[in-house]
Amino acid sequence: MTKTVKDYIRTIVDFPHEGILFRDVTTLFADARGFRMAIDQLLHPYAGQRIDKVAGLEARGFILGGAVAHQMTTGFVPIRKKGKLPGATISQSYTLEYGEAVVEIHDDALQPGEKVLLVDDLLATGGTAEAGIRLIERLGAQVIGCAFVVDLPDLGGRKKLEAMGMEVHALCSFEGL
Ligand SMILES: O=P(O)(O)OC[C@H]1O[C@H](OP(=O)(O)OP(=O)(O)O)[C@H](O)[C@@H]1O
Ligand SMILES: Nc1ncnc2[nH]cnc12
Repeated sequence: MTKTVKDYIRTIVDFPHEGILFRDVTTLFADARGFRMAIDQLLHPYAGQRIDKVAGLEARGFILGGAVAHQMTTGFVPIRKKGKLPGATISQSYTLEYGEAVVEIHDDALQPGEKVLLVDDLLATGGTAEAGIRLIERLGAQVIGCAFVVDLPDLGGRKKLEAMGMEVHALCSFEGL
């Protein structure tokens, strides 16, 4: 039977903490057919739409977003963890399971009115994606969609992003944490 994107994703039990089923996309990325299928499916809903830039969330969103941007012939903009970008940045904090984290974008990475596709490997609580959306919007650009390989619907990220008016596209989902 033909393998789907989901079939290429490996689950690691108890990583990084006991009780977590870690959905590992490195096995998808490592397979030529699987990786191409994932990139093709990520950009499929946006065919014919104007997209000026793809923004990727550190770290696995860089691998996917770079390939999507290349295929769409757009620029790529990284959204990084605090302290990694060399130029002038704006910052956005977000809530993690324990405590807070901060992501940043270069303050000249997007122009007002540009249409941006946000890409990451996985949507869990939606905290990381929400912070990315806020950064893009604070630069005056518009998020036209949020594309993920994996959705973990029980963690509520899709509901959170849809409540913000976002269009969410995920290639597969896993029940549970
Ligand atoms: O929806 P959320 O609850 O915010 O979780 C999703 C985020 O968590 C993972 O990244 P992680 O923070 O582990 O960073 P990494 O990619 O740098 O390892 C994943 O790649 C997403 O970016
Ligand atoms: N279960 C999970 N697998 C992989 N990345 C994650 N990020 C948050 N939850 C995750």
